[in-house]
Amino acid sequence: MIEQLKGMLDQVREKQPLIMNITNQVVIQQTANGLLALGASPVMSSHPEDARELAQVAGGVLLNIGTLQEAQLETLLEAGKSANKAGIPVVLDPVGAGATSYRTNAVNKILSEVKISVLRGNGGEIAAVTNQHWGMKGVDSVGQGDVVQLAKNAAKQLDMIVVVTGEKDVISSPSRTLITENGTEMLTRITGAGCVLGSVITAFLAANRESDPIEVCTAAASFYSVAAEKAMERKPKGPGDFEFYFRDALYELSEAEWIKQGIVTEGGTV
Ligand SMILES: Nc1ncnc2c1ncn2[C@@H]1O[C@H](COP(=O)(O)OP(=O)(O)OP(=O)(O)O)[C@@H](O)[C@H]1O
Ligand SMILES: Cc1ncsc1CCO
Repeated sequence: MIEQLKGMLDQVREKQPLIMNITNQVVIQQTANGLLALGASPVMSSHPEDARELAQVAGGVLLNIGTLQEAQLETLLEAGKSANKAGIPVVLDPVGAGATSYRTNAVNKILSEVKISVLRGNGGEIAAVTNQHWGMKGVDSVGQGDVVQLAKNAAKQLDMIVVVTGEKDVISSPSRTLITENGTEMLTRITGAGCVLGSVITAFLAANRESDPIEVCTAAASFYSVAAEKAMERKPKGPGDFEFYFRDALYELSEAEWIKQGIVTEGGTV
């Protein structure tokens, strides 16, 4: 199946889309560095007027609620609405949804006022947003269960593409599901691996507007997981080395090498 995704990485590197990120304080730098390594162009914003204007010139917008403050919710909403007007993709990362009702309520408000293209979260976060049974410990997912069914239910309920990350990434639309099987447990030992993936998905969407969005999200998740495997091949001593090698891999990994190593399967219809 992965052959169908060929060309999507090169599109990102050719078009170098401008990605506006309203993200959390923990991962701002990792996100900007990850996007630059990939070949996209990052800009961060934290003021409603600034975000509204930037969304008119960006190729895609990433909304992440990881360290939400009251004033930031307005920025997220303004950015999302402005992106909707401009007709560009909006990716929402509901970091820590379910850990507190403050976070869950903020996500629900964004979902009710902004047309979201893709929701990206770990199992616990996606379950919380869609009232399914799972477990959360702070911003980490600790649930165990049928992640494919979780993603399918969420996509159907929200009528959008949902990317549930974890040992496997499950990418589901209301009518189709794809699964990526690559990656490494070491990704859970660095902060923001999921948050940066949200921005990488936004960059792939911005650069591949003519392609099927579920396949574009799958390409982003698959490329990212194979890049992590490439970092492990360099035998990092721990998370510190790994983070550097991973950034190198986002920069170095070619379309051909990614397609050769990537494992993507169909998860059946919903
Ligand atoms: N056990 C695992 N084995 C392989 N890959 C994993 C594993 N757990 C997570 N990943 C990968 O790590 C990346 C981040 O996914 P994860 O579900 O950990 O996000 P997250 O919990 O939202 O992260 P964060 O909140 O730190 O940004 C994804 O690319 C996912 O495929
Ligand atoms: C650790 C942490 N806390 C809030 S956001 C964040 C980054 C990973 O989600």
